[in-house]
Amino acid sequence: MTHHRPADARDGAPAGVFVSFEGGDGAGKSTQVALLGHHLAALGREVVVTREPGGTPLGRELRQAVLHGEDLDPRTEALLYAADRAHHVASLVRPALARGAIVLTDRYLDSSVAYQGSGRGLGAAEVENLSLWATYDLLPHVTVLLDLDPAVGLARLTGDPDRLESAGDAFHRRTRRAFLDRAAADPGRWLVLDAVQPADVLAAAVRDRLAPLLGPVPAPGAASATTSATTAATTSGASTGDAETPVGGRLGR
Ligand SMILES: Nc1ncnc2c1ncn2[C@@H]1O[C@H](COP(=O)(O)OP(=O)(O)O)[C@@H](O)[C@H]1O
Ligand SMILES: Cc1cn([C@H]2C[C@H](O)[C@@H](COP(=O)(O)OP(=O)(O)O)O2)c(=O)[nH]c1=O
Repeated sequence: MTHHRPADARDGAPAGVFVSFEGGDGAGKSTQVALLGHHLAALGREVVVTREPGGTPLGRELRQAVLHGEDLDPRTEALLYAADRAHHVASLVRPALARGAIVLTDRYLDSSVAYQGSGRGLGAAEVENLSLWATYDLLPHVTVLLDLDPAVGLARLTGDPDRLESAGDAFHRRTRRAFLDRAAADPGRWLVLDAVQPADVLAAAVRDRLAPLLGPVPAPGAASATTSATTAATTSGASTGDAETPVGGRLGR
């Protein structure tokens, strides 16, 4: 793959902003997505908050299968994440970007590269190419890496571990390394934050990084998208439960 089409280069449509959050389990991704979603919605922007796996109705079925279903061999696992991503991008992310929305996703393609490519040992290039094929090369404008010792992240979580959370220390150390290496190779896209910092400090750093991308704030009373069905309805009471089923691609957790 020689070039990656940026998020706003397809169809000549009005360009939104696509932001992904990455990192280990318990690093604080959903907390930061919710904080940023609230901030941007308060500014009058249309914000779509979503996640992988499970940002769509089909995706929620795939999420259940891949995290809580029968044992899967690594290629099956990689293909299920890629199928979730393909449908998520085609049915939710690209239409939102075409409307000019800001799309915040809790995990995206880099999770596959780190978890399946490095953690499962399938190879970063193959797994990246699979996801690029699945999404017609859609990459985020900005990817925030919440970097944390995996033991600290896993200790933050409550509830029964899913298949990936149960994958072992060495697996999680490989995924952390893969995220850091990927970020170092493409500093223009990535913002790497030390996720031991308090949530409000991290949120401020994310806002600072995004500010130049967001353009002017809509005038008061302008037809902003705050009434749209896809406007963020995030809450800061983050939950990692799988039982919640966000509606219409929103993730309110
Ligand atoms: N910066 C932080 N410092 C300490 N605890 C945090 C921080 N951010 C989130 N948490 C807590 O850690 C747990 C996991 O956070 P969450 O945002 O769900 O992580 P993730 O989505 O990466 O799995 C939650 O209980 C959350 O309240
Ligand atoms: C998107 C994605 C997630 N995953 C894994 C990482 C997580 O362990 C699991 C579920 O993601 P997630 O719900 O984000 O878990 P958490 O909130 O605990 O971080 O799926 C992959 O292995 N590959 C992928 O492409």
